Amino acid sequence: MTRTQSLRSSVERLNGYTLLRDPHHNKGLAFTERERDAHYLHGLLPPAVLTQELQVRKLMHNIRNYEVPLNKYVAMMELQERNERLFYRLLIDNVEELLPVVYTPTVGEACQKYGSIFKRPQGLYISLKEKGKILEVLKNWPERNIQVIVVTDGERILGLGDLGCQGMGIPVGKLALYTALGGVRPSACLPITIDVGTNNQKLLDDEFYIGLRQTRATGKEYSDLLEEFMSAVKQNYGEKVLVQFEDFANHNAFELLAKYKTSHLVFNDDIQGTASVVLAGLVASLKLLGGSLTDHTFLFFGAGEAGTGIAELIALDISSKTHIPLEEARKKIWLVDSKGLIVGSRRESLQHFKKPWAHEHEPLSTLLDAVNAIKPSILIGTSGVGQTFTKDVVEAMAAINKKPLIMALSNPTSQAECTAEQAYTWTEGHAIFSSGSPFDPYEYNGKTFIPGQANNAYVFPGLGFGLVICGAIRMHDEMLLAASEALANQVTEEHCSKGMIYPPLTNIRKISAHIAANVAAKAYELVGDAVKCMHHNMRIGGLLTSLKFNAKEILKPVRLP
Ligand SMILES: O=C([O-])CC(=O)C(=O)O
Ligand SMILES: [Mg+2]
Repeated sequence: MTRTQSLRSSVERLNGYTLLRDPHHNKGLAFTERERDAHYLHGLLPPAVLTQELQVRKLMHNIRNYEVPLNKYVAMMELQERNERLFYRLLIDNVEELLPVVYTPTVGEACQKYGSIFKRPQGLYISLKEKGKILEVLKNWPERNIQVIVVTDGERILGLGDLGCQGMGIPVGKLALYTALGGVRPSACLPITIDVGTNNQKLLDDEFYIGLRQTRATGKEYSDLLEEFMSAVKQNYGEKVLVQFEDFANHNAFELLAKYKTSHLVFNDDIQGTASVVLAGLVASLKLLGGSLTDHTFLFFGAGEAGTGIAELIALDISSKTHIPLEEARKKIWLVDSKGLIVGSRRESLQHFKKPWAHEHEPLSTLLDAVNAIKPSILIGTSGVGQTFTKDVVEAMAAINKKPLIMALSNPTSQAECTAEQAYTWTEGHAIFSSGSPFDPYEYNGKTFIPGQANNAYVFPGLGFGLVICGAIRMHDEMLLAASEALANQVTEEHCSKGMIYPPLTNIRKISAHIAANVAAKAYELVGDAVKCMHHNMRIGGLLTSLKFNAKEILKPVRLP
């Protein structure tokens, strides 16, 4: 018997007590009388039969009764481990309320305390101890048909720094959104944490720490382990498995993406997913600000993965729409890092991913000086450091612009560059504000402002789903632009009139379907282009005409022959 057959027959045999303890199939009190007959469940459940709707109401009531967000998180994780379909029903039906529980900001706190709340492993741990055996470790995972892997090495968890092996909360949370927001089957999702040690001394000293008790492996030892991992993934799951890199530290994030983007289907959510979402918000904001992106000047605070990733996608978009060279487009975009404005005189000492942003200007050491000198219309925080958009900085933005666009993207909420309240009050209600972690609507002078959540969660589930259903084997920047365009198209005049530059998250599944459709259509277009070049366009031409996507059709998986 093959492994798949034996797994299938073990599912078929699930009955009685075992069935109730299998989170993928357990329905708890929602098992009907017929199901209770067929699966030997009588007596194992109390007599009442509840509808799933009633179960949702009960669970939401329980969760709302917890005041501490971490308790809500634990309750949700326990539900996921007990009754998966109810967990997703809850999340899908209450996305605005539960996203902050299973995702940022609460997931950040959960990772910080993962050692003490850890009950059952929810993903695969690959540590230096598994060196040479990674393929075998992958085979220990019970599911074979994996479509999406989210992997972290825990070195830069949100804006919270190195959380080592406890970063597992992030891939688990991201993949929950792949299902709830994007529609990927839960069994096709695999969360992975690569443990090469941690430089977080507090964790190393913590008796409950769950990871390797050593400082981080670097250099060849690190890259060899990742190389073994990436080839094992391809060998075990094929070319079409999507690997999403998440919360790696800058140096590794850029290197891994550059190294594997030509041989694997990979994308880095922090560099590329965030960029796609932010670009969508910027394009949508033009409905409020007028003009086109070329008419704006952008200033970033933070020049790491998110900052340089967003900056590059903006430049790419400007360049592709206006046909000005990329180098020219970049000149509208300025970045400030911990040493001040990135300028030509610093070029030699800059890390390679910052070099394209070293424009000619006198050196300036503070963000406030940079705002006053560059006079940006758009200020974007990607520093990972909270409260860095001070009152002076925000007031300077308001003095320069009628409607300053301010994005405080760092996560979780504690690391946001400023709060929604600060942005609105310091600009006397003139700011258009978005943040990475959610803020409640804020009332100022009798008007309610709704802050947007410029978080990559708007894009990665739809982008990933799009890549998976069209059978793509490589990710291209054009697909990021396609995802971004689809998201921006979901922002209506009505949203804009409320100051919103993102559509409400309530409609996220529909939004994801549009994104997936646009990404898949772009993938086919690119394949079409490539094949045309090789004079084989007949077969692909037929495919293209058969793929007049709409949001409903895209939910049915489509396969390239
Ligand atoms: O997880 C989030 O909320 C967004 C993200 O990727 C990060 O901050 O690293
Ligand atoms: Mg991230």
